[in-house]
Amino acid sequence: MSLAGSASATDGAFQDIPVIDLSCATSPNDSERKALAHQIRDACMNVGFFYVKNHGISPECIDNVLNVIKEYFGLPVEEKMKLYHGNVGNFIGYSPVLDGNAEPGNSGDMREGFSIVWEELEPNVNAMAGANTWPKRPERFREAMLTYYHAAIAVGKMLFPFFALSLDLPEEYFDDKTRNSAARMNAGHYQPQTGPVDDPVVGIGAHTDFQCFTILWQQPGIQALQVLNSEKKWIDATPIEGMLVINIGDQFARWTNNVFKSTVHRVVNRNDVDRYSIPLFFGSDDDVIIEPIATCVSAERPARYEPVIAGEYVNQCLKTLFY
Ligand SMILES: O=C(O)CCC(=O)C(=O)O
Ligand SMILES: [Fe+2]
Repeated sequence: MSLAGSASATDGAFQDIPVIDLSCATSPNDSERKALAHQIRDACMNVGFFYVKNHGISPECIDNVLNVIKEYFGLPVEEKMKLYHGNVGNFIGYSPVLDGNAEPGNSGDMREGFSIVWEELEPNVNAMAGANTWPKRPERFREAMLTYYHAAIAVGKMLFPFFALSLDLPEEYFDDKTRNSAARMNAGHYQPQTGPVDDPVVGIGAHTDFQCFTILWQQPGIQALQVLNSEKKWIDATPIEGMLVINIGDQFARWTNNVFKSTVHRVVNRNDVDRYSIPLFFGSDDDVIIEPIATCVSAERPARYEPVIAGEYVNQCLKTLFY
């Protein structure tokens, strides 16, 4: 069946989130790579979320970033507000609790975050100055954040060829569209929250992500992320030690004419402990025009989206989130 045809046959009534093993992602064996692409296609068409194991990010890298973000978010709010993203610009820097509001009608997200974009770890005199801004403490914040950032970028770069294969496209299809890695990382801290789940203030209200896909590290042992299936049932995306969560975002939904699902999710930290997570939103280069690709369009499944310029689209979405 064509991609467009099989996409129309999916019902999205998933009850759990699949686990995909990336250990053969670097295999030279074509049939192993195709088998992996098939698993990814199924997950993207039916759920829009999957866990990955054997992703290559070391536990040490994760421990280091977790330690610095815990310390950073523990600083007084006045100190953190010195790098408020509204003053820094370009949605980079600190966002306090209730600053963002992902779900229209809610009163704000019970979450604080710190956002960065691409920057080389070793400053290069020839490179353009990074747009990022860094707090004075903790001392190793920049190093640990950027080390994790680049490790997660490597996971994203590893995944793009499999997304292409799973869309019946050549493996290198996305290469010239993702040269500059328009990838934004947002370390987040959620305070413990008690009370009814449908309070107008939750960790992050129901939303979809904007970019192609998100690579999410979430703190083990704390259930808070939930994913909405087509029966309007919230399915827990329980953290699994050693694994990352990958979810499809709106850029990919547009590009694939909804063959890949950008699935609604939310975070509710109804636990008596603080929770930390690190999503990295991986988009295409800013100047890429995103419009439904031919393998995802058919007579029965005409294009559902107008073309958009990737960078402008993401910027518009970020404005809606914060203002
Ligand atoms: O913290 C999480 O688990 C998910 C965060 C999220 O959905 C987002 O930042 O878009
Ligand atoms: Fe999200």
